[in-house]
Amino acid sequence: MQWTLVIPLKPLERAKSRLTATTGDTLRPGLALAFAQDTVAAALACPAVRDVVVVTDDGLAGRELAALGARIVRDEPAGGLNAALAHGTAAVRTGRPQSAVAALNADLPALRPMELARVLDRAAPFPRSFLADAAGIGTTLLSAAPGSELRPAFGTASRSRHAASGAVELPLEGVDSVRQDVDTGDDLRAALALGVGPRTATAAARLLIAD
Ligand SMILES: Nc1nc2c(ncn2[C@@H]2O[C@H](COP(=O)(O)OP(=O)(O)OP(=O)(O)O)[C@@H](O)[C@H]2O)c(=O)[nH]1
Ligand SMILES: C=C(OP(=O)(O)O)C(=O)O
Repeated sequence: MQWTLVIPLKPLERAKSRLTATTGDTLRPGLALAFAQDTVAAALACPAVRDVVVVTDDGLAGRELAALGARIVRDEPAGGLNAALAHGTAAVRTGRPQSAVAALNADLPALRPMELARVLDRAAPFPRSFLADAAGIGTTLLSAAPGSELRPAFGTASRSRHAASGAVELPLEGVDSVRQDVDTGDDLRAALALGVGPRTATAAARLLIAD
């Protein structure tokens, strides 16, 4: 099965606010963009991915991610993360109603294409499924096979909400790079230990210089 990934991204000025203690306000937007670039580049390199749609109103991020090969959809509902995901999914299925879609966070800078392929292949038999984040509280990926609505319930403690909504939880082994979202300084250190993509490596090096 070939998937369309829907990746939501807040305007960079507001993105990754919990990282401010680590980055300060000057470097934070650039780091948020680097995370999104490395996430999108790895997703597009995944053999199970047909295409990538990014839902964002950020002009710079839109241009940079389109240059990597993503399709950009404006965040027309302006109603938060789940509304943006529903809108992106609807935009995909207007063109191809039988698309297999998966929502993926934009803050997975260590993402490895073959680990993402493993997750998506495991997701294929289920109408809806999800992967818990590294902290075990949230969600980094939610899938909807053809014929199923995505019904996203991201936000605080989304792992339990997605389970309660009937989505099947996917196995956690061997897919650390798909689970390692970066919300805090500790998360960033964990992602750097796994090995991040080139844009995040450059942006993180600037943090050390600024220290
Ligand atoms: N398009 C869009 N994406 C969003 C919106 N809210 C959150 N996101 C994205 O959804 C994912 C998870 O969002 P959050 O954890 O709420 O925000 P964050 O920027 O990652 O981090 P914090 O500011 O620290 O909460 C990230 O990829 C965000 O950029 C929204 O209103 N619209
Ligand atoms: C929105 C979520 O992610 P974060 O950990 O970035 O808040 C989530 O896990 O549902």
